[in-house]
Amino acid sequence: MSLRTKFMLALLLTGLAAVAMVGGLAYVGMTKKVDTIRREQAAEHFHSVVTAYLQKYGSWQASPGKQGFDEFMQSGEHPPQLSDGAQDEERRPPREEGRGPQDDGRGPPRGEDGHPPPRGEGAGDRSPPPRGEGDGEGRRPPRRGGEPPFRFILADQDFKVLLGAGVYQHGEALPEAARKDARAVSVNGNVVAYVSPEGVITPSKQELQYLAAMREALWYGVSGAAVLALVLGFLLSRSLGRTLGHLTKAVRAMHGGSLLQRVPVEGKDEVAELAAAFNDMSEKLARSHEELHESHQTILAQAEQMRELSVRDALTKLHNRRHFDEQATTLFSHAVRHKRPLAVVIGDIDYFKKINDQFSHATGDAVLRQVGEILRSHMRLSDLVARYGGEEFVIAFPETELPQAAALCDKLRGIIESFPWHQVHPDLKVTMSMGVYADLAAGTAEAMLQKADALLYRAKETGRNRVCFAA
Ligand SMILES: Nc1nc2c(ncn2[C@@H]2O[C@H](COP(=O)(O)OP(=O)(O)OP(=O)(O)O)[C@@H](O)[C@H]2O)c(=O)[nH]1
Repeated sequence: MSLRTKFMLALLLTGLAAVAMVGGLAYVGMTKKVDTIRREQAAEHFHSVVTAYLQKYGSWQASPGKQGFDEFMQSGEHPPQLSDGAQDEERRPPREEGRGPQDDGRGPPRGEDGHPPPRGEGAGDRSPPPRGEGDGEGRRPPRRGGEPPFRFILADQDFKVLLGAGVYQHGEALPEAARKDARAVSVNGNVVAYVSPEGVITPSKQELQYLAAMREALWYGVSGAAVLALVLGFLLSRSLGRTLGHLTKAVRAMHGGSLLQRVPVEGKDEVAELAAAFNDMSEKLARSHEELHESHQTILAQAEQMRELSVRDALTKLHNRRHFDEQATTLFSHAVRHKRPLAVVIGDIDYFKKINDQFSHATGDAVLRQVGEILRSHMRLSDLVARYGGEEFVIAFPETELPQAAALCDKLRGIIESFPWHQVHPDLKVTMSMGVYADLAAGTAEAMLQKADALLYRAKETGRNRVCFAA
């Protein structure tokens, strides 16, 4: 599940839970409150009617009883009611046991449809069916088709039932449970009766309509909250998801090797802070990686330079003896394995000591550099040339038979001899003697070189400035 979906679901559930909790609590609280107010008002009214009635006669026993009470109720002699719907109901005369609900007392008992309802079937009558005399003098006739939601029991000062509200028989003792809620009716300071509510509070039709309207409003609230949560979730998750999407994409790109990434920084919240920090880190990481790479390259270059220096002769820039020995061994192995020709050469500048002595050591160095350059510039890439030490040079010609090697060496000898050395020094003359050997049967590159050295010796012995060779 994507982060966006989770976020929207979380908002949706939170919104629904909040509305359900607040709406539910409000619904239950209001229902209870309405019931309490109705009960209190009805109780207050019934109590005041009973008080007025008993004050008129002094006591129930002295009064005309239920009949008289009903008439008293109808006569309107009792104190005026406060002012609410329940009191309007109370002004209407009570109906007698078994008569069903009545209207305002001027017509016959009617049900909702205007016909007399059957016993115990009054519209909205959810109270227990009447079983004794009197149906509860506090029971109010229905208003617009509703049975009163509760009724009252009237008992004398000894809790003997006078009016049983259809629940208790006349004269029976009021149970302890009912006495608990009983309210005393006093006449001249003496308790002459008790009034006790009876039955479960049953909402009237109008109240049921109120409650239905509340439930409907609650559902509207829940639906509105759901839509709002979805819209908000969509909008918020879009902005949140966009930045996180950029970050995820950037991190993936970094994993792919592109360390320098930038994501848009929108707003000033934590996500924006995260994006800014990411940009900063990415930049630092890329920079340090770049620096690391550069220093790595520098180290590699230096290492290569050092390696190159270690295999090069400082004066002539040709390879040195160590490098030649290593490479010559490799070339020899390759030639043997592939049965390919290989020629090795040793060249030595003639009378070089004299050059040093006669023209200076610096001139000697210049001669060495120039001879090195002549040799290097006439080699193929596959050839190997090196300064072997002092005024000695060595060459390895892979893929070269003795005649070609000897001819090339003689050519080199001629080039050295004919070089305009007078440019270095007017009286300077330079020649080179060479020994060339090209028989792999010598066994090793070193052995071949020794053979070439012997031939060089012969060249020196036989007059110098010449090439001696042998297969
Ligand atoms: N200028 C200079 N001289 C060097 C260098 N290396 C060696 N030499 C000199 O080269 C000279 C070699 O002399 P020898 O070995 O007697 O050989 P040669 O004088 O060439 O005589 P032949 O080889 O018999 O012709 C020595 O005097 C070394 O000091 C160098 O790098 N620079």
